[in-house]
Amino acid sequence: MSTVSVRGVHHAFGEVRAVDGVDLVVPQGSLTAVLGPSGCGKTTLLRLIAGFLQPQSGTIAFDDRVVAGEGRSVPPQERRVGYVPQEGALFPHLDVAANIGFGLPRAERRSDRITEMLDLVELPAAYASRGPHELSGGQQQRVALARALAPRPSVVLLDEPFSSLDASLRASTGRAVARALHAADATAVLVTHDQDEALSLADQVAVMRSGRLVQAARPRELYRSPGDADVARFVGGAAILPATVAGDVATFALGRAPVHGHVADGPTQVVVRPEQVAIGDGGHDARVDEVSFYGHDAAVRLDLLPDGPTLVARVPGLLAPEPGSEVAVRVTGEVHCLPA
Ligand SMILES: Nc1ncnc2c1ncn2[C@@H]1O[C@H](COP(=O)(O)OP(=O)(O)OP(=O)(O)O)[C@@H](O)[C@H]1O
Repeated sequence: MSTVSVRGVHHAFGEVRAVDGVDLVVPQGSLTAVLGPSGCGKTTLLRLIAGFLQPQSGTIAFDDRVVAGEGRSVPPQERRVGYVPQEGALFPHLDVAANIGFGLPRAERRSDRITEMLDLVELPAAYASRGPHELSGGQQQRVALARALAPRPSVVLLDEPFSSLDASLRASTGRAVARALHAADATAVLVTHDQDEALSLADQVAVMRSGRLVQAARPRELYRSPGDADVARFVGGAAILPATVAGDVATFALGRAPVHGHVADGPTQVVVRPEQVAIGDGGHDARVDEVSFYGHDAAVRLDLLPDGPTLVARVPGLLAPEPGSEVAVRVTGEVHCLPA
């Protein structure tokens, strides 16, 4: 498996700058999720890495081998890339073994490699003779991954591979796929618009917006220290409130809180996560505007009294207050600061 290095890559479709000067390193043996809203350029970036599209400037290298740019364009089949698309990737007329063996040399097609791949994606060896229609959607995606990994590719690219699955199958398939990728020591790029999927599965999350890569970081770092207000709101949700810092303590509409990292004294903005907003036990008065109940927890929309701002608190579901009631709120833990 290879380290993937994307340097200054541009690709426009006419006026649309689908990928606009992207720099990204995916270290060997790790999983990077490319996260962003619809149309931000995720699939275009993946297709550039695969070799289905050519960058108009910039370079893409697998280890120190340039595969695109500097006047070179290595065709997809010579890049040794495994590709897992959204769905429908399996050949319906071939059984599981033949699907997995599809990209292997003839001698290996009925070998232990098939059983090894089934084991890797946590499917029983007996599934080898099943047809794709005899598998659930999640099992089909695992077979698609097994097929992508079987020829020992340099890089595995996954384009929203769980988007056709329902919520619970999506989570369990995602975990199984991430385990299989790690077990194979695969270098992988996963495209998703689902922040939970990106944060829970990836070693690194690269956030894209309008063709640009705005931040790439480990999941905890991205959540704790978003680079700007849009990343903060997009990844995990947040209220961004004006504040003043003095001696590592921020003062803002909800009261005072220690700041994360070193921040110079003066005006700033604080990022307040929903789980940092505590209801009850004194604090600032607020009116409950709306409650979204999810069972294990609830999102409570609050208007600070007398005239805002609006915040969201995430509280245990059964402790959520009623809409229209008045409560006291305060902030817990450290807050992250952004430039004012
Ligand atoms: N073949 C094409 N011809 C013209 N424009 C294209 C083409 N492919 C993509 N685009 C445009 O480039 C931009 C980025 O598209 P892309 O498919 O990379 O986004 P995405 O983030 O993967 O979106 P989604 O999550 O909806 O799949 C969009 O504005 C899209 O309309």
